[in-house]
Amino acid sequence: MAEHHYVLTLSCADKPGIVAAVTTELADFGANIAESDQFWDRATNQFFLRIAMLAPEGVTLESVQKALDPVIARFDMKAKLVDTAKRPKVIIMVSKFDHAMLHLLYQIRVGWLDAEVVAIVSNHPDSARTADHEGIPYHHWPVTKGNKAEQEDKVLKLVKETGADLVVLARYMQVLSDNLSKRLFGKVINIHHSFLPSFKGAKPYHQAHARGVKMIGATGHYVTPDLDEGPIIEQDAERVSHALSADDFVARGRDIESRVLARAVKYHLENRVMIVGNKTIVFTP
Ligand SMILES: Nc1nc2c(c(=O)[nH]1)N[C@@H](CN(C=O)c1ccc(C(=O)N[C@@H](CCC(=O)O)C(=O)O)cc1)CN2
Repeated sequence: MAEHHYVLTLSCADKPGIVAAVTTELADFGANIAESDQFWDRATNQFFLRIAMLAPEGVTLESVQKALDPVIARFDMKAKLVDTAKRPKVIIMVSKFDHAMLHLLYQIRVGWLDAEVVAIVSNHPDSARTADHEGIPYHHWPVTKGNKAEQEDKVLKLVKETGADLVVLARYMQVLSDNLSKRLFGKVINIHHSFLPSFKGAKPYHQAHARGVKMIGATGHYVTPDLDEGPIIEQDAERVSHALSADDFVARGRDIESRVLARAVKYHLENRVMIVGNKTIVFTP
């Protein structure tokens, strides 16, 4: 029997009975809870819940939504219910360095990341061959001060036309305008090649090397108008020593960036991330 895999995420003011009310409705459908994670933010008295469920054949997403609506109204919840059978669509944006993009494509090929890349956009021609090899439409849109708005309109149009759920900046080295980053807030994830908040900007490894750090890292975050300031989803770091050059940092950083971005994208696409102000709650597996 073909079960349905649905994921419910919700938040509301905390009070007794929230979980009981939700799970009672799910039990009435014979839905089996595969994963359940919750967080009570005592400082704000906000409650956050993620439930991944298996619903019997014939139990539609709409019927579960309809059954939950009274509970959502009773507790004044912000809630989202998704069917994981609907494969998310992703646009990858890249400049010259393609390591993080290639790792994403590999993780999709081996099934670790469930997504469909509907387009690759770049301000350089360098990744055209990769796109051709993968059978993915490639858009070479160079960006200058004079044509930035025009090129960004093309990105918005592409998101609309492809129905993309997510835009991934896989070392895309152009600052998105306030307009674009606001319009797509929560739908654009960037990999920054430092352990934020340290070393923001275009050349973080050289900044880190000049500072004499003993750890380097990478940060996956949602994009906001403020450069490298968006809500952080995932980070990782590795030890380095005085014996390494800035170029060694760049080389060591490629692996860190690639795994951090892939994890950040996976958590987002599996509805494990909830944005709260300028921070996130991430219900990792
Ligand atoms: N609105 C935002 N746009 C982008 C963000 C972001 O956080 N908010 N992150 C960047 C990625 N990035 C660091 O992770 C980054 C990219 C580019 C630059 C930069 O100074 N670029 C120069 C041009 C550089 C070039 O042409 O090679 C510039 O745009 O003037 C800094 C940080 C992606 N976009």
